[in-house]
Amino acid sequence: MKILSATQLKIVDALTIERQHISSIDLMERVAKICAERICSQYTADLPVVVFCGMGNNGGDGLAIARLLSEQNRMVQVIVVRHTEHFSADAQVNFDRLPKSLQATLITVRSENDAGQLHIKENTCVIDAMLGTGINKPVTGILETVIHKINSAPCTVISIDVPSGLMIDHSSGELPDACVQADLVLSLQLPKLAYLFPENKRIVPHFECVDIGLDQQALLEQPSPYYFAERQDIAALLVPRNKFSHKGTYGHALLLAGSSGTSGAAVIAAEACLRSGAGLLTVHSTKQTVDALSYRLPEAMTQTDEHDSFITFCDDLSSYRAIGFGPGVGRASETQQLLKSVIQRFQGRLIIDADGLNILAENKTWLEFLPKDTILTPHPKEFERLAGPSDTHFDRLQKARAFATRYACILILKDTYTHICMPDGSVVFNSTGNAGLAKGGSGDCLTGIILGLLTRGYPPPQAALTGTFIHGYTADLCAEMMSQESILITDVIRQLPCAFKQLESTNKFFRS
Ligand SMILES: NC(=O)C1=CN([C@@H]2O[C@H](COP(=O)(O)OP(=O)(O)OC[C@H]3O[C@@H](n4cnc5c(N)ncnc54)[C@H](O)[C@@H]3O)[C@@H](O)[C@H]2O)[C@@H](O)CC1
Ligand SMILES: Nc1ncnc2c1ncn2[C@@H]1O[C@H](COP(=O)(O)OP(=O)(O)O)[C@@H](O)[C@H]1O
Ligand SMILES: [K+]
Repeated sequence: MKILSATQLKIVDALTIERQHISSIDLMERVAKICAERICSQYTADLPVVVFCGMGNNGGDGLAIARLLSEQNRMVQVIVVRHTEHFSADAQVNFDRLPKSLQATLITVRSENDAGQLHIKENTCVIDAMLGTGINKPVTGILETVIHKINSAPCTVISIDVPSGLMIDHSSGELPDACVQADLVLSLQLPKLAYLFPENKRIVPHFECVDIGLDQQALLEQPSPYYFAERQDIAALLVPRNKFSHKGTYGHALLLAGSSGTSGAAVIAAEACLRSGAGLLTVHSTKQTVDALSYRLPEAMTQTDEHDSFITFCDDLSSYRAIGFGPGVGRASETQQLLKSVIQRFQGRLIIDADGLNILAENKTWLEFLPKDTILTPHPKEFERLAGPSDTHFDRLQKARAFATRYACILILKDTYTHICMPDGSVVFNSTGNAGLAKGGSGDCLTGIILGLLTRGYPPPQAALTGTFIHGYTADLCAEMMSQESILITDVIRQLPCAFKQLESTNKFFRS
């Protein structure tokens, strides 16, 4: 699904009203109904709800939600924060529609003094509907005071569409002073760019996109470089194995990985590769790694390097469809020369990770010679070594986009919402994965999965998207069965078959 800006969302809103022949007040009612249902499904009826409403359409959503919740016999109180003189037209209609019972208990915050006197009781559910996508400057004044009150109250906070105070199209680099810290954000239709930046994790720890039925064609028409990967998009990329195939059909992978003390990285990447569809895998590594592999993964073929501690040379590359370079290789000068020679000699599909990236960072001129659509998988520190520091995550994202375009490569910038930056400047944010992956070896596993998919025949963009999604999806399957604390990357690899199976089940080509 696309990620659109506040301005674009306004346009889609207007086009939906025009094309669906629906009035804006009825669209607001639709939004409110969906949000009220979601709130009712999350919280039991005995939890009191306090709805903070602003003066714009976000406030209008809040006023309608309050009415609908009270119709469900929920204990509801409405607080209107008068940060402007007049309600928007639709908010005014919903204000007038408030039932008498809600009007009787309504609190209006008109001044700093009113705001200072607010008291939010323990164990309430606060619905934050003060500001949405219409925010046009940092929040000050009575809104700021109310926001501080909400943030310091021991209550649960659900923000409608946007945590009030947050600018959705870019990141500030630091937490905005006045911004609601939500427990859950019900994001209308689409995610917002700002939700995907780590610096906003306290403001948006969780968001859910609620489908409010905006016009699909209008959504398609809005140009955007940003996408959010959804399960059905990725499942549709999967290709079944051919009944009349043989191992040669699915290609031969070469993994250049491991050095003294880091054999595990090679073993992890190798196993993940073979569990992601490659027909054949050869691992070229040190003797110690080769010994470990022969024991752990008899399916892999091996070549032992002349050097005992690191890899230095690999003869013929012509029979490989894809090469993975980097997990645990170290940075010895001979290993650096090996990467140089791979870049010079190999014209197939290439993925470079870990120390491979650090070697590139020390030899930036080699970047110009990467085979087209080479996949690079840096974590933030590795990316900083490659492209320099960034002030904010938004800046880092723009740097990553420019990098992918300049070197015609696919840059997978690993993070909670991993950014997959394509050479054409587009970015897909991955939606899967959890903190159980925040452990050594997770990146090696990702490299192995993508290497397997490249070898299997997926074009690099598809391999990057599918591999990143499945890596996180498999970790999410593990997290359903075990604590994130205890997940080992070998657990993730063992669940890969189930993850593929689940994703295949929603792809029509696997069902026929
Ligand atoms: N996207 C959609 O299709 C839909 C959006 N709706 C709602 O409409 C919202 C957007 O509504 P609006 O455009 O009216 O915008 P908001 O409700 O976010 O607020 C706009 C008002 O706040 C004022 N304002 C902006 N920044 C301020 C600040 N820092 N301090 C004080 N006042 C400030 C503006 O001058 C304006 O009066 C969405 O977030 C969503 O909740 C739904 O009602 C209908 C469908
Ligand atoms: N909190 C998290 N949520 C989702 N994914 C995570 C989280 N922490 C780590 N990951 C994922 O785990 C992987 C870690 O990669 P990396 O740092 O290279 O690990 P290593 O070098 O130890 O193998 C990345 O794919 C990253 O996106
Ligand atoms: K809000």
